[in-house]
Amino acid sequence: MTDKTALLEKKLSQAISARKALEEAKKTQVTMLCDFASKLSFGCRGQDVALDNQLAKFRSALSKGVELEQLTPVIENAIVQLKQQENIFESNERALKSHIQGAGKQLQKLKGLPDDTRRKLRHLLDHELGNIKANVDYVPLLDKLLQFYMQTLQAKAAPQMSSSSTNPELALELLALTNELVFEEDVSEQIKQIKHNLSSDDSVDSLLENSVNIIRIFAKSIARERQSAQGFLVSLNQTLEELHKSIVETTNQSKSVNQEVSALNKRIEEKITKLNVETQQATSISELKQLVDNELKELSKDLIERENIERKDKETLLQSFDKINDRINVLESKVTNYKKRLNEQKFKSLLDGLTKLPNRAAFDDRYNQEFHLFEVHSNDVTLVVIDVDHFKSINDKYGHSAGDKTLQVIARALKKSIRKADFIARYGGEEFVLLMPGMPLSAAKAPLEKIRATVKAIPFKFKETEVQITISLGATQLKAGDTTLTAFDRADNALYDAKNSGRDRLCLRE
Ligand SMILES: Nc1nc2c(ncn2[C@@H]2O[C@H](COP(=O)(O)OP(=O)(O)OP(=O)(O)O)[C@@H](O)[C@H]2O)c(=O)[nH]1
Repeated sequence: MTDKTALLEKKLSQAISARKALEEAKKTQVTMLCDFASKLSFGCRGQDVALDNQLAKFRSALSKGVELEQLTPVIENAIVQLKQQENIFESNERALKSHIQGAGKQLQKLKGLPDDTRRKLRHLLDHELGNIKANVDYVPLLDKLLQFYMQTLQAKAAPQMSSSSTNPELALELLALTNELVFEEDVSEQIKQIKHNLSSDDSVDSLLENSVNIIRIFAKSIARERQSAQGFLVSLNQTLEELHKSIVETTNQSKSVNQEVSALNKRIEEKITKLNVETQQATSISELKQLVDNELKELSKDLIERENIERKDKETLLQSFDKINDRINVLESKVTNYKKRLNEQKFKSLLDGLTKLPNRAAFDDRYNQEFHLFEVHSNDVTLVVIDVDHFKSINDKYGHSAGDKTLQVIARALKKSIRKADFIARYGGEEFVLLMPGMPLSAAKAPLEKIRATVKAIPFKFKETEVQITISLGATQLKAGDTTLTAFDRADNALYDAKNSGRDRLCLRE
């Protein structure tokens, strides 16, 4: 009997440690899943507002340490959201197709177009644009480009036009449109060349040539962008669906195993109670021995069965977690790559990371372009250098992050205060530059004073202290004989005047 009891004890302790190991494995896998899910939801931020909200719920559910079962509805909603995203993509495609068809019909109606031009446009509409699938943001821009092209064609087809006729308004319009577009870095040289052509040659022929080239480059980058965004969403969707399935399977399986185990536990308990009652009633040692022997054999069988059930449960669980693991690894690297690409895109679009204004490189590009236009057309262009006063003391007194926040708020205020035609950039540190095409210096004074007053009126509050922040501005106008450097130096000297005469003011240099 001692041997039997020892065996029983051993089986019991084995069963307990198997259960513990199983629970540990489950816990580790759930933690890993939660960790991945929050990374994933951060990775997808910014794709779409509704999807963002869904994933934020997912993150919050995970951070509260919920059971797998409770995640199911959250994942289901995220899947619905992703499906809607795909539907949006599809409806964008339909919209773009109908715009292209519209342009095709317009082309048929257009009379007096040279054959070669007509062929070129047909090819663009049927082949180059026919195959692209656009993202929602690009449809209006592409549409504008198409309309522009049709407008230029109409101008060309007009009976009084000769091949050397010029149209400066259309050239400026196309240049402004091109400035709105973001291109991949590998085509930046081509785009630079096109912008250069547009600012120096406004013949209708050159306009047609340049607009076709822009549409081609733009169409290619949309196709690339969309392929990668759509691919990412589809694979995210698939993986979420697979995760969902695995979680439901795992949860269902755990439920049925739990039911089996508790039925077995109940049987074991009943047997022990029965054994207890019977041993009380036994009248002889041999009867007692026989009783205990028989019951122990039964109990032992039950325990072995329980151990088997739990071992099988553990194996199945581990297998399904392995499956989830593999999917997670693949997707994690996809999310990382996608984020990297988006960041690169941001870099390529020449935006300043902190203020989201164009950065210095973007300014240089635009400044050169405006300068070139000025040389050709002698139009009025005002150049302004803006600097935050005593900015160092904000960092020193309230910390660097208060300084960062200040720059963001000022950048937003500046952006809101300027005209659509103006161009503002963060030049570096606490310095901004503003280009105002079509604006003589004398007329710029009033709007610049207004900008100064707007920034001064922003109610900054740091560490419970209200702080007034001011800016100094130096402005000049491009003039004949200038180089980009001499004009910039003049604006900088005007800023120096403003700083030296007490700050919080605008100084002009003719
Ligand atoms: N928080 C923060 N500080 C920056 C950033 N870029 C530059 N700065 C700080 O801006 C400060 C500029 O200081 P200064 O050039 O001495 O000029 P100022 O204190 O603004 O004084 P005045 O221009 O003479 O009115 C420096 O302390 C820089 O460290 C940034 O991105 N974030």
